[in-house]
Amino acid sequence: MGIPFLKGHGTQNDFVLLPDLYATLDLTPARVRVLCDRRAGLGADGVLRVVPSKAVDGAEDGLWFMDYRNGDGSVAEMCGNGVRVFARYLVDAGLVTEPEFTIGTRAGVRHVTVADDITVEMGKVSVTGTSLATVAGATFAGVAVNVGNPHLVCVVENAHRLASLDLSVQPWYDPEAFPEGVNIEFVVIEAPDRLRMRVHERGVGETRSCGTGTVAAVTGVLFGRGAQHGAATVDVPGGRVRVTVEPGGSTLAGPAVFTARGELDQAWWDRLSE
Ligand SMILES: N[C@@H](CCC[C@H](N)C(=O)O)C(=O)O
Repeated sequence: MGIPFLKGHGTQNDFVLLPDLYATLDLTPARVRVLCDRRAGLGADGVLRVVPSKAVDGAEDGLWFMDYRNGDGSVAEMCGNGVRVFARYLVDAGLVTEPEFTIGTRAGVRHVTVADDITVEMGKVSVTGTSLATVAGATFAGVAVNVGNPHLVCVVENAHRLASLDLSVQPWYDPEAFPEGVNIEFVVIEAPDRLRMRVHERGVGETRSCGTGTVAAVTGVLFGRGAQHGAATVDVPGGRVRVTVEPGGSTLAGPAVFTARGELDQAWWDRLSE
């Protein structure tokens, strides 16, 4: 008997989900890196471990906790696309029985509503300053936004310029402004309520979507207009999500899809700890 897994995505930000209902898995950074490797493992942007919150220091008791890891093995506070996939799993597996419930994350408890799409209350989002990012010698001014995890939102002049950015290498950012690293969003304002975005994620590289990044993008664009509340759709390479931002909180709505389920080979998994 191997280790059960599911593979899923939210707007093509893809994850290996590991149901670890008794908190017995030893999920080391090395195992995460190989699992996420698209040749040596299953391939994904990150891993979602489903674990009871009582197994996690400091987490509110009585919840299912999303233990999220980036593909490079690092831990992150929050994942907006991942939490939708996580919520879909809890419903499909019968681990929750109502369509509305809460999930523990390192950024705090998140309330979700599961229907065809899944809506997540993403908590309070704050603008923390301004900074710069550089891509292939071109420097962009950005707004720093905290969505539980750190983001830098840079507005780009048009869709052609956005498409031309080489995000295959880490954009430069100021390490003094972001000592823990940063997710960097490049955004085109296509209409007052419609953005287009690409992202370079901390701990992963360019991904086809970043849920917390879309919330940061809408917040950063509103900040540029002197506004604190608003709503927008955000088109990413992997699809479309909807974001609302209010001074007291924000929401993210979008799809969550499973593509496969099976078992990891136990002998392969055991060897990864060597
Ligand atoms: N893809 C995620 C964000 C995952 C964490 C991020 N890479 C970080 O290190 O903060 C999302 O959908 O929000």
